Amino acid sequence: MEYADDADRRELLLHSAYAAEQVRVMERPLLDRGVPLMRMAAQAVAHTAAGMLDDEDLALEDTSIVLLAGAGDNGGDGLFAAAALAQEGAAVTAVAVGRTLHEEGFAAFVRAGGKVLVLDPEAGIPGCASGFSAGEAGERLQAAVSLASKSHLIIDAMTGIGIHGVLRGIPAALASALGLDGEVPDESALPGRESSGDFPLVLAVDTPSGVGVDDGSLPGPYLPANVTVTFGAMKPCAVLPPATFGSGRIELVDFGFDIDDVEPAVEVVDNTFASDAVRLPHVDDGKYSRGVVGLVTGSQRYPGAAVLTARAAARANTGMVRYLGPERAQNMVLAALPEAVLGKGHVQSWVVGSGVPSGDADGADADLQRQTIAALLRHYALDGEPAVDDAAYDMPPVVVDAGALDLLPDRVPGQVVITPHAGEMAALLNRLEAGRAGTRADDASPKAGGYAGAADAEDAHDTVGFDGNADSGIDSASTGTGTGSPETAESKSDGTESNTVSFPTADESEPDVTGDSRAASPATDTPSSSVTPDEPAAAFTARDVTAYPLACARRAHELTGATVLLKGAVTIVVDEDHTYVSGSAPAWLATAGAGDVLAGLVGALLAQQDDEITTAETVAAAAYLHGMAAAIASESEQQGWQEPDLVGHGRRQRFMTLGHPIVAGDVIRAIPEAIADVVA
Ligand SMILES: NC(=O)C1=CN([C@@H]2O[C@H](COP(=O)(O)OP(=O)(O)OC[C@H]3O[C@@H](n4cnc5c(N)ncnc54)[C@H](OP(=O)(O)O)[C@@H]3O)[C@@H](O)[C@H]2O)[C@@H](O)CC1
Ligand SMILES: Nc1ncnc2c1ncn2[C@@H]1O[C@H](COP(=O)(O)OP(=O)(O)O)[C@@H](O)[C@H]1O
Repeated sequence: MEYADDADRRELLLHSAYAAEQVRVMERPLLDRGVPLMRMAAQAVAHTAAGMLDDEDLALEDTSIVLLAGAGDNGGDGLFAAAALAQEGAAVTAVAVGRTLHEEGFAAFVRAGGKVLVLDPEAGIPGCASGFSAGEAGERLQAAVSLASKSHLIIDAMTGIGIHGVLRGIPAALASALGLDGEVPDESALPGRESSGDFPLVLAVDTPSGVGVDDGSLPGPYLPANVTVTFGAMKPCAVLPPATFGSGRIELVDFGFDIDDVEPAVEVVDNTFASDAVRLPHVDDGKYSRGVVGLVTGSQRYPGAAVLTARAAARANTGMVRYLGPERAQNMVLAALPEAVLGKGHVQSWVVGSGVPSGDADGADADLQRQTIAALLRHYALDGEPAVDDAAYDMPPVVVDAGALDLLPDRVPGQVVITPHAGEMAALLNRLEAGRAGTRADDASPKAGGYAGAADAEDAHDTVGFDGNADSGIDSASTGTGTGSPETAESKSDGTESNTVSFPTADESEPDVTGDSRAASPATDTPSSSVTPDEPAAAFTARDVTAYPLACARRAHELTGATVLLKGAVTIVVDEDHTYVSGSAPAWLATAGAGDVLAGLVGALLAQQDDEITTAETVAAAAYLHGMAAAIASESEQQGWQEPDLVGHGRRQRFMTLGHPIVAGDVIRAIPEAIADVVA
C-alpha cells in the first residue's frame, strides 16, 4: 500500500475534498495500471474494523459483524473486508441489499466461511435463495435488522460514490430502521471521547449510505457512522455539514492519486490557509496602513453588538476602528474600547447590521442605523450601468450581518460579504426568491425605491453619503435619492436560471419491502422547498438550510453576487468558484453575541488585505480564527470538524479535552492568541 510521505501532499489530502466524478477520474490511471484498489480499500476497512473492536476490548473471534453489502463496488470493498475479518475468526453475515453481489468479493467471502442473507426476492446470487414471497421478504428484512441491531459492528457497504439521489428500496428501509431519517445524530459534542459500550458500532465504507456525497446533505434515510474509511481522497460529504456530523471519525486511505493539478471541490481552512489572511505589521506602518474598519452596528435597542463588533475588530490586527451609531451605543463602545474613533472617515472595510433591527421589527423604518446602512449599501448596487457598476466594484469590502441582510441590494459585487445563520439565510432566500418570482412586489421593502448609485461617492474608500454625525444628516433610504429601478423577475437576466436549489425526492418506483412508509417515500420529511425559476418558491425554513447548507449558500451567492458565509458548527464560505469550510470552533461558541464577534473579525481581516488573496479566502480565514479563539477561550479540543487520520500514519489520541462554557467577550480576548498561533 502506498502512503503519503510528503508533508505538503499530506496537508493537501487532509484538507481537501473532491467530488465523486473527480475521484473517478483520479482513480482511472491507477486502475489502468492494475493497482488493486479494491483490495487496498478492503484491507484498510478490515484493519479499522479490528481496531474499533479492539478499542472495545473485544477479540475478533468473540464478535459478530453484519456487513450490509450493495451490488456495486462499495459492496465489493465490504465483501473483501468481511472475508478478511471472517478469516480472523469473526462471525460475519453479509446482508445482500441488492440483486447481485460483487462476484469476486462474494467468492472470497464464501471461501472465508461467511454467511449470506439475501433480502430481495428478485436477487440472483449463486447458491442463495430467490423468488421468495413478499411476506418472506418482509421477514428477512426484519431478521436482518434484528441481526444487525444485536451485532457488535455493522459495516455499511450499501452505497458509496455511486449513489443517486435519496436512498431508496431495501437500503432505505435498513437505514430507516438502523439509522436516521435526515436528522443530524443527537450526540454530545465529543463523540468517541471514550468507549460508549453501545453496540452496534457502525463503520461506513467510503461514505455513509444515504448522504449526499457531493453536497453534504442528508436528504433522507442514512446510516450514521462511528468511523468512515474513505478511499483515495475525501469526498465533500466528509467535510460539509450536515453529512460530516453523520460520518464519525474519518480515516483516509491514500491511494497515491495525482492531486497536484486538481482543484478540490471543497477546501477546509487550516493554520497555513488562515495565516495568509493576517497582515504582519511592517516597520514603516502607521495605523491607517494597518487597516481601518468602519462599523455601523448596534442600535438603541441592541447596543451590546456595537461593543462586541468594535472590540473584536480592534483585537484582530487592525490599525483603527471607527464607529457610527446612536449615542447610547457610542458611549458604551468608548467605555469598552477607548481606542475607538467616533464618526466618519477613511476606512478599508465596513461592518454593518450586527445588533441592528431587521425590517420586520417594530419601528424599524425609523431606525437611524438602518437608514445609515441603506444609504451605504446603495453604493454597492449593481444595475448594469458601467459607471455605477465600476463605482460599486471600487467600494471597500463590506460585511452585511444580521439586521442589514434585508437591506442588501439585488445584485452586488463579491467584496460584499453576507454572514447569515440558518434562520437568516432562510429569510434571505425567501425574500430573494419571492423577488425573482415577482410574487412580492412590496414597495415598502428595503429593495424598493431603487439604488442611489455611487455618483455622490467623493472617495470610494470614504464614508460616502454620510454626515459626520451618525445621529443626523444621514443619507436616508427614504429620501429617494436613487435613480435606478428595482429589477423585476422579468427584467432580471443574471444567468442563474440553470442553477437552482432543488431538493431531491424519493424514487417511489422502488418496492416497499417493509410496509414502512418511510421506505416507500423516504423523502416525506424532506424540506418543503423546491425552487424552480418558473414557479413561486415554497418558503424556506431554517431546517431546510440546515439540511442543505451548501445548496442554500450557493443559491444566495448566485442570486446576489455576494460572498456568502453561512454560520454553523461547520461554517461554509462560497464565492463564484470556490467552497471553503471551517470547523475549528467548539460547540461552546454557540452563545449570544458570538456572531457579532465574527462580523467584527471578518471586517478586520478584510481591512488589512491587499489584492493577494480573495475576499472568500479572507472570510474563511476569519471564520477559522473565530473558531480558534473560541477553542482557546473555552480550553476545548472539540471542534465542529476533525482532521481525518491518514491510514498507515497512526491514530490521533481519542481523549479530547472538553473545556468549559464561554461568553462572546471571552472569544474576543482570545483573538490575539489565535492570530499569534496561526502566524507562528
Ligand atoms: N474511489 C476509488 O478509488 C475506489 C472506489 N472503490 C469503491 O467503489 C465505490 C463506487 O462503486 P460503484 O461505482 O459501483 O457505486 P456504489 O457506491 O457501489 O453504488 C452503486 C450501488 O448502489 C445502488 N444505488 C445507487 N443509488 C441508490 C439509491 N439512491 N438507493 C439505493 N441504492 C442505490 C446501485 O443500485 P442500482 O442503481 O444499480 O439499482 C448500485 O447497486 C466507492 O464508493 C468505493 O467504495 C474501491 O473499490 C476502490 C477504489
Ligand atoms: N454547534 C456549534 N459549534 C461551533 N460553533 C457554532 C455552533 N453553533 C453556532 N456556532 C457559531 O457561533 C456563532 C453564532 O453566531 P450567531 O448565530 O449569529 O449568534 P448571535 O446572533 O447571538 O451573535 C457563529 O459563528 C456560528 O458559526
